[in-house]
Amino acid sequence: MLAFERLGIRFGGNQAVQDVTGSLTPGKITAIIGPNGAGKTTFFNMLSGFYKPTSGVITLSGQPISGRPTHEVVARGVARTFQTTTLYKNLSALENAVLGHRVRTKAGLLDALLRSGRERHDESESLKAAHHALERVGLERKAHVTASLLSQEEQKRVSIASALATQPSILLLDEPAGGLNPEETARLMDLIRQLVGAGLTVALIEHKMNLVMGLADQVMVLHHGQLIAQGPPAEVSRNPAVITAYLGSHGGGGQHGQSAPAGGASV
Ligand SMILES: Nc1ncnc2c1ncn2[C@@H]1O[C@H](COP(=O)(O)OP(=O)(O)OP(=O)(O)O)[C@@H](O)[C@H]1O
Repeated sequence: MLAFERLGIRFGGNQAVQDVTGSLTPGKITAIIGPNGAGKTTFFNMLSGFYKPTSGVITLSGQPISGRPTHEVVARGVARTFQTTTLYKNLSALENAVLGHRVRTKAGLLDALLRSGRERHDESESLKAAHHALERVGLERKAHVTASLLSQEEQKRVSIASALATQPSILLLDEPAGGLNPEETARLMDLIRQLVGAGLTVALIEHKMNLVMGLADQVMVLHHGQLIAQGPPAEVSRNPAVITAYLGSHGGGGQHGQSAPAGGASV
């Protein structure tokens, strides 16, 4: 289980995340929501080893991992995707997934591209993991298609495959449905449900509250870097602090034009 206690990070005078305590329930979907600038991506950056927390502790199965380098966090089973799709557009879906495996697990991209002796040795392992990951996201048939020729939804699936190629037990998805239309979003959510059904633990950052309502088992709400609510989606959306945070941030219009869930916050 991935847990965090009083987790925080400060950039100069800006306390971007402060005192966040909680955990990701194994085999469940946790959604992290909050107004723009609330600290969601920064929180993910700490969980995945991209940022070193300035306070608090992160543990994985009871072992502290706070501040460990990304490849070490990945090796322990935590992988992530990014808010903007970070694919190599001229490479195939398969090559992207292979790179996803190598870049996340080894010293870095340069190592992967220079194909050092160790890299060559690991090549077949990476390829196997990449094929399997593409299969899991339903893209095995398009393994050799150049990423730029894939639809937006397929590119999102490749990003997920790149993370899955590292064989994680915990997957962190930063706005997985960003830029997708409702049909594509629904299919991507089905994929996430399938992955969780197969045993994966997922945490995702999402702006579309209606999507979170139908998908997440647990919701964490960040506001000005602090955790102002957590619990089941229906409960969180009725929380007065959550409603106030969103109304204050968006003049009552809702995040990204999303309408309010029945009886709940306009988030
Ligand atoms: N590397 C950094 N250096 C300085 N400040 C940073 C850095 N990374 C994040 N921040 C600050 O942390 C705060 C939270 O930003 P973050 O991107 O995590 O919010 P968010 O909730 O993900 O926002 P959005 O919904 O717009 O993506 C912001 O004030 C941001 O400027």
